[in-house]
Amino acid sequence: MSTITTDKQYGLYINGKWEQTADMMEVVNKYTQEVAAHISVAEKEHVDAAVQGAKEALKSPFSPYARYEVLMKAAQLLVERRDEFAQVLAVEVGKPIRESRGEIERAAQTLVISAEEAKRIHGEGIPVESAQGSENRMAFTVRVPVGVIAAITPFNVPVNLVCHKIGPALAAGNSVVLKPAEVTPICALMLAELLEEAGLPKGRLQVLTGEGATIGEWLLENKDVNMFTFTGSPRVGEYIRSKAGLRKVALELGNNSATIVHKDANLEQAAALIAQKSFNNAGQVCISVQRVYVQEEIFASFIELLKENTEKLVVGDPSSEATDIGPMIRLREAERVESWVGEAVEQGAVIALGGKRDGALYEPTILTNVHDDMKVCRQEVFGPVVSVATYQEIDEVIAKVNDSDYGLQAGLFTNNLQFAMKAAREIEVGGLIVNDASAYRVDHMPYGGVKNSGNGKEGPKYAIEEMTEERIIVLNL
Ligand SMILES: NC(=O)c1ccc[n+]([C@@H]2O[C@H](COP(=O)([O-])OP(=O)(O)OC[C@H]3O[C@@H](n4cnc5c(N)ncnc54)[C@H](O)[C@@H]3O)[C@@H](O)[C@H]2O)c1
Ligand SMILES: O=C[C@H](O)CS(=O)(=O)O
Repeated sequence: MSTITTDKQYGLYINGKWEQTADMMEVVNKYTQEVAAHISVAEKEHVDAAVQGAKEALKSPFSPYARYEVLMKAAQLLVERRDEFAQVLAVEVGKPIRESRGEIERAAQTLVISAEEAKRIHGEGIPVESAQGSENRMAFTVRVPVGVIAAITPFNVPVNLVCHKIGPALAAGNSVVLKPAEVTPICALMLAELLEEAGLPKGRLQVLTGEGATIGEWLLENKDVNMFTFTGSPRVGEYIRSKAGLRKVALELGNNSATIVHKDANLEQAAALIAQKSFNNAGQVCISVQRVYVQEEIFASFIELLKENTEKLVVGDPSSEATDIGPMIRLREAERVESWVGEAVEQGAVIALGGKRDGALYEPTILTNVHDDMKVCRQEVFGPVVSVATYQEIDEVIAKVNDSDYGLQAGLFTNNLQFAMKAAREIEVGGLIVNDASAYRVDHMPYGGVKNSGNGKEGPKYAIEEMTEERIIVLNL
């Protein structure tokens, strides 16, 4: 099995073989900035070979029960190797080791849920006989795999989000060509090794590493790819949709998640959960709390509690058990966050806590006196910065939450059932989390956004619907 403690050279995974290229790319340790590994850089011929192999693999039978067995075995192997995978995450993402272990445990669950779903894919009876002239007919639907799925994944959750693509795709009987993020590709390659060991038939999974834009372009040009499933930035997502033509596209994109704290809420609970869920993975989580709206009369007490909870967070080496917040993915991302905070302060924002950068480490930062048109509110920060503003009326705060290009998830702390149900109807998001912050997800729930946050749902059951076609069979009896 792989290890990242030495500078290992990784190949591409094409048709069940590891193929190292002459051109290699560095993967760095995000905390020390030392080179941790080298990955192969795929050329067009590799992309075409991978797609061709994925297409060929569809011709060999892979029954639902066999898919179940492979995915269950892969989940078991992942649990056994949790610590090894977590150490790699701490190196290649800079994710704190405790949080990294949590991601591996969730990823194993995602594989288990996908395995279970492999046995439940079904169509339905359609009462065609109720149409005049069709009295002698019967009909039912079946769900068939879409074929070859290109899965393109982001840097921030590189094991679980890969499992959210390959788990359901394989469970539904497809082949997958995976292109993981170039800055965090190692765990994806380790997952391919693990799936091979679990008995995945040759060709069902191909892994291509290298530059996202070039590999993405070659995948888009290849008409044997039947579907694109993408998680990442709205800019790239929109590009993929514009080039995919009539093929299926599922997009899981960004957000500037809001969480409301109403005056009747449990303030201690709200402050503790918001402190935790604004800064996980240094804020590089798509549902990370970014905008907090607090009802005016409780603002002062809430800010004190939020500061108290946030001050306890330890920033530093992700391999240390004590660390809560590691480095951002790149120095330039930490510099961008620093400049957005600086710009907000020039526009009148106040730094209530944090606001300092040390290399790629950025302190957990709380801003007050913000307005909705500052970059830190309007755009996706994707860093450890939370902005807290006030509101008076329920209609006003719902309008503020909805005044966003995004709509992935939102949080609402209240004990007012009427408010909760009004928010459920009126807040424009894929998911509303009541009495928790926006960043709540378990892996079997439907998950996905509206507006610029994307379309299509993840969660294995829902992803399988996207990754299969419904076919109707009509019997003339
Ligand atoms: N909604 C969700 O479930 C979810 C989950 C995690 C991250 N995200 C979003 O992802 C973003 C951060 O991730 P990122 O920086 O890795 O995103 P990104 O869009 O820069 O990269 C994502 C993937 O796309 C590839 N890519 C880059 N250019 C491409 C192109 N032209 N064609 C095809 N592929 C291309 C990259 O190599 C990478 O594998 C944030 O916006 C975040 O909100 C969303
Ligand atoms: O970054 C966004 C992720 O989808 C959130 S989670 O890791 O799946 O909870």
